[in-house]
Amino acid sequence: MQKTSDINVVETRALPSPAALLSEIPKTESQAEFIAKARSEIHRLIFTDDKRFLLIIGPCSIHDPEAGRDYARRLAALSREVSDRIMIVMRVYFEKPRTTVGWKGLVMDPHLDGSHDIAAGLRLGRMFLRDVLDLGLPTATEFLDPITPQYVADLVCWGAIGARTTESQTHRQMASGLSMPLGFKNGTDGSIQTAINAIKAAGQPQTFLGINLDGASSAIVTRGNPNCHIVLRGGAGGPNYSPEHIVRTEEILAKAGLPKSILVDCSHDNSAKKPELQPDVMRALLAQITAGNHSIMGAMVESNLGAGSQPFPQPKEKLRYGVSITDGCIDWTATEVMVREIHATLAPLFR
Ligand SMILES: O=C[C@H](O)[C@H](O)COP(=O)(O)O
Ligand SMILES: C=C(OP(=O)(O)O)C(=O)O
Repeated sequence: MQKTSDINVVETRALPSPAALLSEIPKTESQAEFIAKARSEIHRLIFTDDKRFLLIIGPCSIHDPEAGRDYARRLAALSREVSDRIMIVMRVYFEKPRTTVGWKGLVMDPHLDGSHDIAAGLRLGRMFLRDVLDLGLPTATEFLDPITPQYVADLVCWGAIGARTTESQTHRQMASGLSMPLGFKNGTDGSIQTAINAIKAAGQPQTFLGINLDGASSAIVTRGNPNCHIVLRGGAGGPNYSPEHIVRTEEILAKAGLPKSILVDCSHDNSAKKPELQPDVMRALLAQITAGNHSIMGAMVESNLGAGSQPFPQPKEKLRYGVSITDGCIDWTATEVMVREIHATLAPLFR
């Protein structure tokens, strides 16, 4: 018979079921309690008058788990120092959406060599998330592939849907079933409405195709996730964190009947993809907050051990330790300075 399917498929590799991976790399009772507590604390910071600042910070992507652990240990110590005014959540990003093509993250290509050993990537991802939680740091990640959450979402405290997928029905449906607070980025074109529509869709019950814990194709029926909010990340027209942009976003949220809760991504188009500008963006946000703004409840920053980024692909042995292979980041020294500055600047609000 004439072949009519799989004409462009080279190979189909079976993966362990989510249940198998969860039992191979289980979470402990204390991790489960920590995750539940962190999620409800994040919820409080986003949706109530809690004055503490939510800071989602860490590498653009984790490509070297050892350097990632080194970063997490330093962040955990810094987090303890400032926890009275700042809740620090570590960016643990394993799935990278690409504008065209490129390395798609540790889950998709953990050996950094194009072998795409997804089973190893999922294992490494789960182990890394557990290590971060054990340091007392809540975890944040972007959910990109709609199958991945079954393998890792139980270890994630805050989730993001990225600018490239906020408009996608698949991602809005997936978000409607996720258990943690979740931020939708504005579109890459700068559209706020795309994120508003996403928050509304994800808040509703949905039924969609997915896999169950045994890996069987299933209709997933959700309740809707009421804990979704907007993340402003700038867009094709430039940054969108100025007081005028914030007021405009507050108006759009109010018109849509949504809480005025805004998280600002200091990176991406808010810093013209120049990582060293992120502290300036942060200062501009702090100025708005100390002047009385109540809608900006937190920020996101891309930070790593070393500054900037390095070209990839290149031989693994030649990679510089602790330097991003995706978007550029601020280095550890700049990170410490910035976090202490946030802490000091917010002091008057806590008197
Ligand atoms: O944050 C990450 C990047 O901005 C995003 O994955 C797109 O990257 P790319 O434009 O280099 O593909
Ligand atoms: C990909 C990211 O951001 P955005 O979706 O805003 O481009 C990110 O935060 O890693």
